[in-house]
Amino acid sequence: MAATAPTKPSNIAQNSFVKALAESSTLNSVPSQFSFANDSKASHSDSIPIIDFSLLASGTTDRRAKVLRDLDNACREWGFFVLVNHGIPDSLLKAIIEASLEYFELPEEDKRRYEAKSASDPIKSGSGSVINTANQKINLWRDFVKSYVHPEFHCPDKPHKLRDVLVEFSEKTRSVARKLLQDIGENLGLEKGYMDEVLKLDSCFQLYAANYYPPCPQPDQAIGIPAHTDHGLLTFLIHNGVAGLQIQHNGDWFNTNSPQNSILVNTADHLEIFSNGRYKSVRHRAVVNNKATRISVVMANGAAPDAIVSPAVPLVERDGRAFYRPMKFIEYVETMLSNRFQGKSNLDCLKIQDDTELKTHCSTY
Ligand SMILES: O=C(O)CCC(=O)C(=O)O
Ligand SMILES: [Fe+2]
Repeated sequence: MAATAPTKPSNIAQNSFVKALAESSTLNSVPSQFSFANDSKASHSDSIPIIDFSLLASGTTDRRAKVLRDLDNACREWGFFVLVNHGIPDSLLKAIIEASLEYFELPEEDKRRYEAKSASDPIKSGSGSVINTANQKINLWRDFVKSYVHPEFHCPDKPHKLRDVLVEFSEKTRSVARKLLQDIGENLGLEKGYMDEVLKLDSCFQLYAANYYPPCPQPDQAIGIPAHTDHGLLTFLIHNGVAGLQIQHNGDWFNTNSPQNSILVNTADHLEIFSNGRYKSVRHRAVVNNKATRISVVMANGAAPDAIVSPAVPLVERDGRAFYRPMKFIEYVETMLSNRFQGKSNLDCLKIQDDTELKTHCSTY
């Protein structure tokens, strides 16, 4: 990750929310503690895959077979696709974006209640920072709230409407994710039910996250979220119509634009591990703009918290070896949320290159 060193020491409180800073009338440049050498250029691609969920669920045999192939290609080549006709009502998508916006508009003291004290806190809120190559902290141009919503449901108390909307959004996205994972299991040549059983998907972990990116006076001097991959199997993302998500494909960056009411889906670290590297976890980032506030709502869909995720045994048999080491799902998530490995991703730590690497690399596991 390319980041410049801040030129002045930080004079912003550790966990200030960026919203308040962005709203201050005197702000016309990015404070140095946000300064991130940002080459956020990206191109447009006409070939970002679109998957019609309704055809997977009830298309004719031929049409379903074609969409299954498209889904396999999307996971293999891009790690990303736009899901249309998913059956989640437009009104619910709108409601979760609105309720998330209301959360960010709460007084600061309501949001500060959820400042994370430990990685295992089920609700967390703040702005976030990353450590650059010069070992300096760079603040991100975004506020967030994250909450574990399955198998145990947690939700901030305010705004009051968030709870009901989030319960429904969690149920509906979970059911779409389960169906997609069944199809992915079929594409991987696994027996029906194999994935559900070993990843214990009845108790699958779901994390709701909402991101608030206020307008930024110098969008090329700051970053919403730098390039990263996600924990979990499949990440779902919707937004308020303001662009900002970029994905990496064959080394180049692409802007994503999505038809209204579609869901952007990306394959995440645990699908890469489980598929023994057939499906790569896609790198993506969120860039900011100087015109409009952007809100994204993310639902990370994973294995059960206590499931030990490793490459699927039938795939390891086919490949002759496992390319990743096993790790308990929730431990992986919480390691990632606490940024224990600054500069090195969790996924890299689980990759097995060869026998020597296995003995010397990331020996803490
Ligand atoms: O807001 C976005 O477009 C990206 C969000 C994201 O990547 C994340 O929350 O992990
Ligand atoms: Fe992400």
